[in-house]
Amino acid sequence: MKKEYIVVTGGGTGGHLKVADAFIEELINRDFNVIFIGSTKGQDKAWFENDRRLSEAFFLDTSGVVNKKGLSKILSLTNMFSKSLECLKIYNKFKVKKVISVGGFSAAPASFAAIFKRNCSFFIHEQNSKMGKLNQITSKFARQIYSSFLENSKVKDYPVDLKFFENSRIRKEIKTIAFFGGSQGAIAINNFALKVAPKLNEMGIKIIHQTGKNDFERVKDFYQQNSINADVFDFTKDIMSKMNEADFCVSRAGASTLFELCANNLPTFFIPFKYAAANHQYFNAKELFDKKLCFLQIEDELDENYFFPCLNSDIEKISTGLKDIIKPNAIKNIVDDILEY
Ligand SMILES: CC(=O)N[C@H]1[C@@H](OP(=O)(O)OP(=O)(O)OC[C@H]2O[C@@H](n3ccc(=O)[nH]c3=O)[C@H](O)[C@@H]2O)O[C@H](CO)[C@@H](O)[C@@H]1O
Repeated sequence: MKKEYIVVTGGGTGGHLKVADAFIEELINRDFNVIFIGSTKGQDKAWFENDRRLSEAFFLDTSGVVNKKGLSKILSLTNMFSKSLECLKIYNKFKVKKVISVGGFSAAPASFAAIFKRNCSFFIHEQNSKMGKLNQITSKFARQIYSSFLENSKVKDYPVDLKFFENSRIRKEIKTIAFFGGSQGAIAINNFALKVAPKLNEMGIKIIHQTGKNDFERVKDFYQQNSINADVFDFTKDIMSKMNEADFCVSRAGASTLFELCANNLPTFFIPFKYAAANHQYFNAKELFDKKLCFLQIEDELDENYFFPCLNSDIEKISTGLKDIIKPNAIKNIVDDILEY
């Protein structure tokens, strides 16, 4: 007989959805029925619409409330309320007693419904160094909040796929550099890559470059026109192989990417997305930077004269130091803890 139904909610970007995916996989492996509740906006449907592991997937027509004003804020709030009622119906139908949120506006209706419902335990995984707006409101009602950045979190390790650990290696010299823009790509990183690429090419360093969909053609054309041999792609399902091939990385500091890089022991030069809420990407990387385990430069101050000397630093020491930042099995430990309630 199948076990109870557990709801996983949240999404919007790849960073949130990757953690949702880790929860889904772990719960399915333990023979639970899993229901995903996300939004019609963002990337939720692309990740989970046809996911056969799920017992049910609901995509509600919701949008962010935080940045809205006046009438449009009232309309969004009213919509949120009615979608929360929809979630309550789902909980009652499937006798849901546990709801896990990974944050993002997609998580709002299902989180509020979990708080309203009696005999329902609500859990949060916060990925970032600064708590998102929704989590700030709902965390007061959560049974537990798990976060790699919270001192009192019961599990401090980040849910990273085991394959990043299994394929980790200590880097000693730089033969290949990867540029990663996060799940949507980053024009600032693309521009920086194109600026430093000719010199990297001269130095005999191979380039791997994830561009994001919108900027793919421009970046690919540049490499072609300048006869630079680079592995250019907009998005890949197998980022691990690309990471593993690289000896150094230039990346946004989204939480999932950051901890995957740590798990893989890949020394990284972080360029945080400056518009991330409360500048959380900068603070995600800052902890590593303070431990001298990464390089960090803000987008507006990007400077090749700072970047190139970084390539001559003690890569092996950084790569080895990253081993202590994250241990495997975070998702197992979090789910073990959740199931105790
Ligand atoms: C612009 C923005 O607000 N970004 C947020 C978003 O980032 P974003 O969605 O970019 O999130 P992350 O960097 O955390 O994760 C991206 C995920 O996509 C994967 N990937 C990426 C490229 C690719 O080609 N293939 C692939 O599989 C990465 O391996 C990673 O697992 O969520 C993160 C987690 O809450 C936040 O820290 C970020 O600040």
